[in-house]
Amino acid sequence: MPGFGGVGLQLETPNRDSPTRDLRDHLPSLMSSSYPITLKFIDVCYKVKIQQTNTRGRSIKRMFTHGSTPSDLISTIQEKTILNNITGVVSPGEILAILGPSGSGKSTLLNALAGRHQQQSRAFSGTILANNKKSTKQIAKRTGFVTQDDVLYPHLTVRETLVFCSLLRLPKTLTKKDKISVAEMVLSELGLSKCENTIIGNSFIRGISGGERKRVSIAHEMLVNPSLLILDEPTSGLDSTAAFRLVSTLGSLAQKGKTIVTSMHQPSSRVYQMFDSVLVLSEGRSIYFGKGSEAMAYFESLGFSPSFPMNPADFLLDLANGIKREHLEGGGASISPAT
Ligand SMILES: Nc1ncnc2c1ncn2[C@@H]1O[C@H](COP(=O)(O)OP(=O)(O)OP(=O)(O)O)[C@@H](O)[C@H]1O
Repeated sequence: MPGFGGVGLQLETPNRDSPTRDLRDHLPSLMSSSYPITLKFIDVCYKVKIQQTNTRGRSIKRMFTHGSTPSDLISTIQEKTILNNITGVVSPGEILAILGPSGSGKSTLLNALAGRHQQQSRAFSGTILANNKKSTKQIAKRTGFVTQDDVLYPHLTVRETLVFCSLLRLPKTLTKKDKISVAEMVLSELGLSKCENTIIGNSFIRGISGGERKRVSIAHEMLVNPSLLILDEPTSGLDSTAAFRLVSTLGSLAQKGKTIVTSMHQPSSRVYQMFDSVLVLSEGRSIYFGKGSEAMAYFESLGFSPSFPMNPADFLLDLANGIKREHLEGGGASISPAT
């Protein structure tokens, strides 16, 4: 294995009684947020132009067999609205969950919130404010983004991965020893100590589990102590226990003053209960934004309630998918107007 020799790193196995503990005292508190961020997003829209080619009524087969000329094809540009006037707010200490079916716009919204659409400003409109001000470089530096598809080096161990990133990402003002200590603190805060010497691995090389891998991705972002942590589907591929553990970890980060925004496909009911607020997207529109605990009552007031007790997240997803009673007859849950 290549290891770190090439970049001049010495990775000693940590000695529990030595330097790390002392360094904790003089390093800035890593897990607490020194710069709390309240994130507001108002009327966020995202539109893309899609080129559609029309065959002027000729069948594709005929065009292949008889050949086609450019005049047979008409190209039209159509505008597709991916996000339509999405508004919400999330404060330090809170977890905002963005729920919705596949293709409803969750990742697009997260990218917008993380300031990743700013370059293509014609497609994006709306206002995103951090502490009531337009995002600055300072805010961008304080934002961590955990993508759906993490890119980790498969041959490195968990500890090597975090130490390597720590040395690359932390400011020059910290010594090498301090940077290694930061990596070790994150490692233990994210519950990765047990697998610190296991390699990351990939589909060909056996390595850490899916849940541990997600934790490494989060740890990777935690190294720079972000105040705002945005996560795209951090529980995808995890069983419900591992998903619960991971969201519990997010909960404890929120308790330390971080602002957490996460998208989630199918949270279990106990995971759902950990969300402070939820935003439900359906085809790019917001059908609910508010406290997670009040979502069921809100839809009941509109005349929709499940006919038997069910996971609120499943109920909201059914609504976002536009599932009505008639589509569910004969099985599954039925969402019926409340009597
Ligand atoms: N640049 C683009 N051009 C065309 N269509 C796009 C573009 N970006 C996103 N889309 C479409 O917008 C919709 C929303 O995509 P997005 O990835 O945000 O959905 P999602 O809710 O995160 O889905 P999933 O849960 O499957 O990841 C999808 O139908 C996608 O194909």
